[in-house]
Amino acid sequence: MSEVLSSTVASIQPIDAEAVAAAEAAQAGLAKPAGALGVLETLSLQLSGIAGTCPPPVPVKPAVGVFAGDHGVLAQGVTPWPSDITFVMCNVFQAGGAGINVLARAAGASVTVVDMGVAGPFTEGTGAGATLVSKKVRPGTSDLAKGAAMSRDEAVQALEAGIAVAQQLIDDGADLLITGDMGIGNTTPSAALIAALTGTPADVVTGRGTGIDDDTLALKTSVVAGAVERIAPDADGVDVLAEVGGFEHAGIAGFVLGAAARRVPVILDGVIAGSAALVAQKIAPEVVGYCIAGHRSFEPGHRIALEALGLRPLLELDLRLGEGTGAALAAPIVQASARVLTEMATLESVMAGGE
Ligand SMILES: Cc1cc2ncn([C@H]3O[C@H](COP(=O)(O)O)[C@@H](O)[C@H]3O)c2cc1C
Ligand SMILES: O=C(O)c1cccnc1
Repeated sequence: MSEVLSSTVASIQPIDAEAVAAAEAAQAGLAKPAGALGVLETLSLQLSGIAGTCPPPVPVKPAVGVFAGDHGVLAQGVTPWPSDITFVMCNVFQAGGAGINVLARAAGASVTVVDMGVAGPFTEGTGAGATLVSKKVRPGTSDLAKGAAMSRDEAVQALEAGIAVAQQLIDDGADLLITGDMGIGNTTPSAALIAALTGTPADVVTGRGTGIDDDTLALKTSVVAGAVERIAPDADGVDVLAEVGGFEHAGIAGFVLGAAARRVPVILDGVIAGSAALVAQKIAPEVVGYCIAGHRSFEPGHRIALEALGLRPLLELDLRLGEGTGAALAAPIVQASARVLTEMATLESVMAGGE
């Protein structure tokens, strides 16, 4: 493991148990029946533990990182879409017309698109909808049906790029990170990562992605099963990522590790983020304390990933777009949970006729 990755992993601490206990006590004293704000209460405990203080600061500057990459496994016919769409969508993100632009605007979040390995001629710059930055490792992974998707060095480079993006956004004032992805074909490596890291059969975790017929689903499932078979039982997180992952998965895993190292909460999007979070968990188990599952997508592997992470999704709306859309939708819920601890009157003051 190289220096940036190992020092980032070393600085990830468990969330602060004392701050969690203080938030639990504070919640118990608010002007409501115990537990009446449900998951908002548990979220506020988590935010307190992440910040190491109660009440936690209310996140005011959410930032979406959309990690983009292309996939050699398209040669197998696992998706009906051509890889050009990855590049085309990155330009749409920059112009502001994509699903994530709309939902990020609704959440007051900035959008940064990171080229991790897009095949097209990606250029850096800022548009009306997003800032594009290049961390290109290579213009697309190798075909994971035939061998490792990337080398171990490339996987580390991509993880470190994700860490750098998280650090830069936090240095620029972001206090709530949101994961996003763009990469035609990326539900195939996502399924493979989930199968490999949870020990679940390929046919349980492989789904229809952007929408494929039964024959293509059978082919995709066999590609996933074959790739997972190559993974040695003692493989570490970087090995698994290199064998069957994608450059955007690596970027997201690094982004999550980078957020945790700086004690900033990170909202995970759909199945791509779920599979990347499993990689991050394998590398640094405490990282999960900093993760919030924004939603559960329609893709079957996402349920398995969230169960293995022990995360309960905030929303379940049958979304299956990716880009960070479901995570951005959940950002106001995360902000609201911190506001409750900060702004709600106590039962004691209400009973005394105050506030
Ligand atoms: C126009 C378009 C916009 C998208 N935005 C996100 N995805 C999502 O779908 C792709 C994964 O599905 P599969 O593995 O089936 O190819 C990824 O690019 C993901 O980000 C899109 C897909 C399309 C076609
Ligand atoms: O779970 C997701 O976010 C997802 C599902 C299908 C295609 N793209 C993304």
